[in-house]
Amino acid sequence: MYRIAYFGPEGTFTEQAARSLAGSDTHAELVPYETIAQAMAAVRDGGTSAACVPVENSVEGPVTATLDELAEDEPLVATAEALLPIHFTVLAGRGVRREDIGTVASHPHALAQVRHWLDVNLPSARHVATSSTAAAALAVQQGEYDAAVAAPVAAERYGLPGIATEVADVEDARTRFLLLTRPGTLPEPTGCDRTSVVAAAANRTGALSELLTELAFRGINLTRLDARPIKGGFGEYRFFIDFEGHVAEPRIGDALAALRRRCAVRFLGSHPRADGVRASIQPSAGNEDFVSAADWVESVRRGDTA
Ligand SMILES: O=C(O)C(=O)Cc1ccccc1
Repeated sequence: MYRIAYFGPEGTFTEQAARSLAGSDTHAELVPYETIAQAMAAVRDGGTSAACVPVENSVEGPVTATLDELAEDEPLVATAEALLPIHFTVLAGRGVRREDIGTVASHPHALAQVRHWLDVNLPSARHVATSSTAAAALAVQQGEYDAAVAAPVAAERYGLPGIATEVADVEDARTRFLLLTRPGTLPEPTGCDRTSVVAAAANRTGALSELLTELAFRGINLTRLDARPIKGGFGEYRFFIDFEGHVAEPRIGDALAALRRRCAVRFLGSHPRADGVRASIQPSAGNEDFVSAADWVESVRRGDTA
């Protein structure tokens, strides 16, 4: 049985992402965990084979709990990703009239994505942050809060009436989720891949730009850059860098080696992009260019050519 931990409880968007990533694997068992850290710990301690967690959304940006957990403890790598369109259902407690709603609960990223709707439709309700959208639905079911902003599936899962559906301030909001495993066999390159690293750039002028220049210099397109403070090191940051390409490619391997020469780098995975965007390769920066250039250097070293 292939067990996949996911950021729960049941009824979260992450559960939906885990189901889509598990696909037709009927042997996959999905196991909910209350926090992102617990879901990732389940993989690290061998309780599950993988974990599905949210990593960024198009409105609020990075899910910082995921980034911070990826940088700490035993390494985990992303082997797949899912990209879900996100719209919410506003659930009310049984018997709670709309005009009596005094509290509305949800994950902070959810509250942020419906802030305008809440201001217009539930202007006097107090917003309460919960660990996840489904945790908010559970709390409403238990009578702790009057309403929750949740995933559409939570209405049926928690038996709560929806007072509004298809709620989203930004029409095409999307959230990206990762399937994380312990380091092992990499997915095959597809030409439409993403590689992720976290780098502890030196705390000096130009350190980050030098890392980014190593990528730009090789014609490698960034897809994400986030800075996260290093706990305890005030003013010191880790940089989460995603870019097009797969570590198996000579051009990407060359770039990763260059980053690694400059600072401590943790590889966070190479995997197919859910959006299917093909890597844009600059002239003279293709894999065959790196291979033929390396071949030429070897022939010079053998004295075969100059
Ligand atoms: O809380 C959930 O349902 C999650 O899976 C995290 C989340 C929260 C808000 C938008 C997308 C994902």
